[in-house]
Amino acid sequence: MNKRTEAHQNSCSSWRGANKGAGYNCWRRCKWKLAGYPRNLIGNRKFIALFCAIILIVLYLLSSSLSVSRFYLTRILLPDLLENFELSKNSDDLKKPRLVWQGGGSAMDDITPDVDHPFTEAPRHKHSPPPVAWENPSGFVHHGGRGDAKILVFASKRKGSAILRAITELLEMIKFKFDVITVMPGSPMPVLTDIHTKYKCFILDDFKMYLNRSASQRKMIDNFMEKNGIGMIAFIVSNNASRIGKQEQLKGFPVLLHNKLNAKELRLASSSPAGLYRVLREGASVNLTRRGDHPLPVSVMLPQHPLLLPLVEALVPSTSDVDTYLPAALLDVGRIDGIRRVLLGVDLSGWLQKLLFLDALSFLDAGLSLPLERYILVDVDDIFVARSGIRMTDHDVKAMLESQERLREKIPNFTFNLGFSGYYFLSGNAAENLGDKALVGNASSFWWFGHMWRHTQPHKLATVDDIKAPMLLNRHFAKTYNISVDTGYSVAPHHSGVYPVHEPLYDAWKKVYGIRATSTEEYPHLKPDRFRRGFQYRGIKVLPRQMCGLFTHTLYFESPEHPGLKAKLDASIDGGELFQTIALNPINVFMTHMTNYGSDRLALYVFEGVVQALQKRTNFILKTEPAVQLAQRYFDLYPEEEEPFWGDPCMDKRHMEIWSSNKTCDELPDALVLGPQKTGTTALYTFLGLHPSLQHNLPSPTTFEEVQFFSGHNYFRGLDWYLKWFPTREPGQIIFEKSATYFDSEVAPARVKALLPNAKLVVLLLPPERRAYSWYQHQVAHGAAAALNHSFSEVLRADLLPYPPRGLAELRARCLHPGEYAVHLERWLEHFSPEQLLLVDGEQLRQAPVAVMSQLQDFLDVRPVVDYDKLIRCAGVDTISLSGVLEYYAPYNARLLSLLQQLRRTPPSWLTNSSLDLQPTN
Ligand SMILES: Nc1ncnc2c1ncn2[C@@H]1O[C@H](COP(=O)(O)OS(=O)(=O)O)[C@@H](OP(=O)(O)O)[C@H]1O
Repeated sequence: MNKRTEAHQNSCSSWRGANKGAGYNCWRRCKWKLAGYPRNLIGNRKFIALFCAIILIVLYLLSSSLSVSRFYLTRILLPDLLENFELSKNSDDLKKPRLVWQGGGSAMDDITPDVDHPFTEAPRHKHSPPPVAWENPSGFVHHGGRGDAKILVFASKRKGSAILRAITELLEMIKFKFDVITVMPGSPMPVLTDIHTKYKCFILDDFKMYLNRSASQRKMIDNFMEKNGIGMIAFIVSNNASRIGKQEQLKGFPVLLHNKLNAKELRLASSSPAGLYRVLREGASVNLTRRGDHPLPVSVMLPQHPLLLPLVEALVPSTSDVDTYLPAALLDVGRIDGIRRVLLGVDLSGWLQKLLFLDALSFLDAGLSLPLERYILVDVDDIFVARSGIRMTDHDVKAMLESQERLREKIPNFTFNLGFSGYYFLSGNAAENLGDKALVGNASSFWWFGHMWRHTQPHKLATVDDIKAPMLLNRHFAKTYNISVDTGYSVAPHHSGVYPVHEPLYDAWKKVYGIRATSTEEYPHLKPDRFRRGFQYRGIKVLPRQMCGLFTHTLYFESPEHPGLKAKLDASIDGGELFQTIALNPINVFMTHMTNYGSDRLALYVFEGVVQALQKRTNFILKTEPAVQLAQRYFDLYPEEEEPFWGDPCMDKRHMEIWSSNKTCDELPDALVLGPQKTGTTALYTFLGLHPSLQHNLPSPTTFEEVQFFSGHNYFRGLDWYLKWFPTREPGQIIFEKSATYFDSEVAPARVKALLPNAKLVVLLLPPERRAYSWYQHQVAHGAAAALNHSFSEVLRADLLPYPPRGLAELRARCLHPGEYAVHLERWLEHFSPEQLLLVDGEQLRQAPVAVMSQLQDFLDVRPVVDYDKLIRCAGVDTISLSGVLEYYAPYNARLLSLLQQLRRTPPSWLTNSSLDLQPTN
């Protein structure tokens, strides 16, 4: 293909705090209205509700020092009152006529905020780098998640808070895409517009930053949320705890807050209606002092409204020194003021809080729910490999089969997935050899996958044949012992060659075993594990693998090498790391080793234990599947992960070790000329190539001086393919690549960021109408039918045709689209800092190339500095006459000018100079 042709949400926002002295008056002034019901019914309901509310508030106030009364309120009175109201998670139900809570007067009129948290800042500009607190260091996942963001997180501190970090990390873990707005004290609330209607949920890291808004701002937010059906999750969390909590009436919201209390236990509210929780199982609780953990600081929220449902209760000390269960999380189903809210007085540190957060998302919008199914596949690697003394005996095999049967009662068809290296068969002691025989004798009771014959790391073998040979031996072994290895799945020792990709491994796998799925912990990096994901390459689906806390050397519950291992495993199983891994990942592939099934049989203890804990505390439906089906399920769930991202193996020590002994990243380019097409990029490539210290990529027989890796199908040829385009780097040399297709590519910026995060990027900005015409002429010269059959102005007007021919529409798009400079620049700036980007005036390149080359040498910091006056000569400048396209580009150019001003860059002369020679064209 020719290089030039590749395509490229009426709220009661004003209720006054009872504890400020004017509370009773306020309640008298509050009006209740049952929107949409007949008037007489409204009257009765209104009377009952008002009466109940007054009784409630009086009792609450009297009970401020009597925790027992509060207990009765939350545990007995509130639920009884609530029986009058149907509660449903069905979103249609939530739209039914509802109580509208209206306050009299303005909260802001006579109450001074006790905490100064006004909103202030406009939404973060799309291209400004995110605060470090939630920045993804890998560069692979931009704010995680699938599709367009449905969640908007409001951050109350510019640098982020601990709770903000916990929120964003959890969203990243469950792969929900989100945006963040920082809302600082002192400036107005960002204006919510149509673009915010895409959100289903607003998450506030500090509820008070919303409560302390002025009445008008809060009304604006409330109206927007109600109108657009947006729910709210809001945190009121203390950083530290004390025995005596601080009591506070929340401003404009019917909750009496007791802050900073030490909780000894969290449990799901016993008063909650049945079926309220989705993930959490009714009765779930967590004892926070059992293992000597620090007590958890919580905010107790005493609801002063019958329609605020306690979700979670915390066991906290009361003034009378009697520990009491009080609500630390509330659900507002939207029948108070039309806005659905979950208020959390707990952080996100433990399993119960995390799962409550999942349930909160589901309460607010069914589309924000993870599936309830949890798939678990347990690989048992290194079958036969372990040294004598720590292998499985025949008793261990029997125990494994029995454990498998018990697990099957909870996970239908649960089957251990065994990976073997036949070379080591019968290499143990007498009891262990009986174990080997028991394994092959029960082969049909397990799933199997072929490993390397002698557990060799494939990346140490240079060719496909080198890798095939040992694989074939293993396959032959499997045939001899009637082991079915046609499962289409395998793993590589130490993840070798899977990622970064060792091409011969993928070839050999396909040829010997017909591999269609594998798994690794290393993509894109081992840590942080919440960013682990899958990818597909050359027909093989690579699943992310999770960790279970067992390694080849963890053999006993207690040993000098691993003191306290049993306690650690118990913690992990009982709500800790392993429990949470499964709770937050719908599809789990765990790697264990043969040694974990011998000795103290830790693997059996761990998996039976975690399954039991999950069943006790959650409503998850536990399942299993063979790896290939699981891989299909994974990419059905996360289709956006199919395309790989290639990172620089040399930026990760682990990747260096499992990539390839004879490969280097030295040749990866330092700079890229991005385009766009027809702006003089070839001339610039040539000029740069004249410099003794600048080395460009090798030419291509098909795309000439361009590699076109990041923008198109070449990307799927892999990193090795890309590296072949670069000569060996001489000392002091700077290597650059030029592909004019990169600039307007939607995918290129993220891909370049993953592989070349520090690259310097050069963009040529020619008047866009000139670029468009040049592209048209180029297509004429190449005999493109649409260009030959239509004049330039006909091409430009093609959008006016009712049914423009495909070729014509495509030509128009390729003429016009790349010249929408601001759009494309903004995309690059989402991934790269402005300092990495040089914007060259394309007109200046034509008229004063020497000056441009000085600018480039400076930007690239290349030595020696060459006097290009001696190397190139300006051969005269052509002028062309265009105006038909000016109108089209006017808004884009205005956006570009504004962007350049924000970046404090001098705009190209053509952008500010209206005296260009522009005449009407045909
Ligand atoms: N020295 C110098 N400085 C600036 N511009 C120059 C220079 N030399 C050539 N050109 C003009 O660049 C146009 C081709 O641009 P590209 O090389 O980017 O085209 S491509 O995308 O690589 O096909 C092409 O424009 P058109 O003549 O309008 O086609 C070239 O004339």
